[in-house]
Amino acid sequence: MTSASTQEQPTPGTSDTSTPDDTDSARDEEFLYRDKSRLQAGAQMTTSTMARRLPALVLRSLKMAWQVDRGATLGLLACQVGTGVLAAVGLLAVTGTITALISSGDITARLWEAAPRLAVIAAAAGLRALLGISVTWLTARLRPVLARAAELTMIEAALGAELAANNKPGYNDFYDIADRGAQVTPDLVDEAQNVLAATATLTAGATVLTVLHPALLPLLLLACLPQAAAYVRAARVVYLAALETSGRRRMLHKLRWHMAYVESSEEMRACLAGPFLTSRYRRLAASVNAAERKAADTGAWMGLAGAVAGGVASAAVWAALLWLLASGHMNLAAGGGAVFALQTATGSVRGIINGGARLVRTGWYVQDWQNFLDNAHGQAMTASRGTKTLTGAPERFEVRDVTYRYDGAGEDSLSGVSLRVRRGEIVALVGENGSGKSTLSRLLCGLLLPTSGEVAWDHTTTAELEPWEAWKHAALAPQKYTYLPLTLRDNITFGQGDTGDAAVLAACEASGAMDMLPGLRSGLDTLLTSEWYGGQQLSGGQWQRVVLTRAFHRKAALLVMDEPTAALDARAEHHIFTGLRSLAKDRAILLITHRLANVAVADRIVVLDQGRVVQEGTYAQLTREPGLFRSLWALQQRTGGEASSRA
Ligand SMILES: Nc1ncnc2c1ncn2[C@@H]1O[C@H](COP(=O)(O)OP(=O)(O)OP(=O)(O)O)[C@@H](O)[C@H]1O
Repeated sequence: MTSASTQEQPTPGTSDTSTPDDTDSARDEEFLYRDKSRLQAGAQMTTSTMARRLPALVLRSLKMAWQVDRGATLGLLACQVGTGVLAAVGLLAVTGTITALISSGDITARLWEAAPRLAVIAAAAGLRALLGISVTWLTARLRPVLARAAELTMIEAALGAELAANNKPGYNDFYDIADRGAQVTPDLVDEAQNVLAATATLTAGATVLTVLHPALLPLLLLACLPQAAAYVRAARVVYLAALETSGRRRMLHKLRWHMAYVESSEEMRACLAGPFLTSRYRRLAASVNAAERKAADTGAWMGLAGAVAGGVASAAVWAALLWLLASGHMNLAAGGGAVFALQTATGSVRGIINGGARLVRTGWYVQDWQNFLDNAHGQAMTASRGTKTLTGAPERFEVRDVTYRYDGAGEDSLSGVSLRVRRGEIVALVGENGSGKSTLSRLLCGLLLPTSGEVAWDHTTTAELEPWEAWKHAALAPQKYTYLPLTLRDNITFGQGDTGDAAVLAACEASGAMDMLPGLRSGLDTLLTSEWYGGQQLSGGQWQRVVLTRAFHRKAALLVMDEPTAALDARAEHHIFTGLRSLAKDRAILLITHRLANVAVADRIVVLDQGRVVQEGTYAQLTREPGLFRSLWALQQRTGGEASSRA
């Protein structure tokens, strides 16, 4: 870390932002957000490897364009080829006209002779302009749809992957980099088409040039190569810098979000997090700026070297043409045509070579998108799980001798754990922070598959079940819940089951969310956010009621509630716990809570400590016998007692 910090210092001018954390170790935080593996993978994707992969990538993008808008894709291809053909026709006509006009004879006769060609030139130019307008229109139509389709492909792949894939270190950076690839997918289609159009134009230019003199075309190709090579190298430097800074740029994005958005606005002010984070933002930004500036400088030098080499090579081509004329190898009339053909062909060759170079550059980013898809597909649930479906709602959910270790973790989060819960039963899971309760609930729901051991719903293991079908039988109110800027009804149902008033209101009744309905402008159809016009924001506890309503509305055979009343007031908490028994009539309930007095409602209590089951029994048994449960419970009792005696 120390050596890294000496390689890249914050840029001068940012030192005036010193804050209490401005120490040597704090200055190193920019190095926390780096993932070298991404950079190493990018470094392996050399220009030649990329060039080999390009045809497949272009084909993939074209296929996607075809799927999202056949008309526009076909239209664009036709326009680009048409533009190329018209350019070629125009070029042939111009070359013929120049040759006719420069040749000897009566000028009126020469003009008459050239007239049909001039008409062709005018018509070709007009049609090209029309095609150009069509290309702009079709591109504008296709680009956003194609980018959205690439994004959706990523989202579907991410949703289809095992939950465990999300927990892998670097996964989010991978996603971010791939997202950039999704945005430039339309460029790949554009650039491929431009290369196609330039190739069509060049065919005519090349024919003319080769007829005039066979050496001209190879010379022309040589003249364009140095610039294209420089372009690719410069683009690669920028690409590698983007990979290298991806973690830090993502952190900048997060900081921006937290500093400006409503959800963290209180802590930004009252905890003085604003100045602290702004200072950190400046330092990180300075480090990213430095990396990007270095890449830009290197790219500019490479571009300059390419331009000089290209200029020298172009001068050589023109010198060769002059020499051909001066030495009598080419007459003046042919020379006139050659000048025009050379200019047009130079444009086409540049179009092809630079277009090819741009294709390679875009290919790197799109390859990142493809890599993400391959990776997500490699961890797809369809690959790791079976396709069995349940004939009805399961009766029994069982964890058998399960061990679980998160990817990248040094030790198991659960070891040799067994637990069983039947419909009609409430099982409470308790234990200190980090003891493995949430992890065990994820395994019981089939969200994670065990590292060893098995989780069975009736007689089928979660590894054998088709997950999306299985989850129709599970409802989860997680500890970290999701609330979306949707209406209350949508936040509860997520578009599933009976979305009618009666069913939704019954779930509201069970969760205690009914109380808050009179305060909502449009009842169930109130938009729950203050970020959009007309929306209404809920309090923390009100949101927790919504999350519980969501779980109750699903009427699933398995109901898992992780800290379901942490944000609720005493009345609301009482409402939930007194209603649990009636909910458990046709459900198996797993309840995770730190409020140990509440677990009296459970039929059985399972106590976890450091990933192992250390106690199991009823409330009456566990409050009597010595052990972890009784000591935690006694502490809570004592705290409550002390508080009431002070009062
Ligand atoms: N996504 C994850 N990736 C890696 N490790 C994790 C992840 N989630 C949890 N862990 C680790 O697994 C262990 C158990 O965590 P878990 O969240 O299951 O505990 P818990 O008992 O629910 O804690 P709490 O009472 O604080 O909610 C902890 O050591 C934690 O660091």
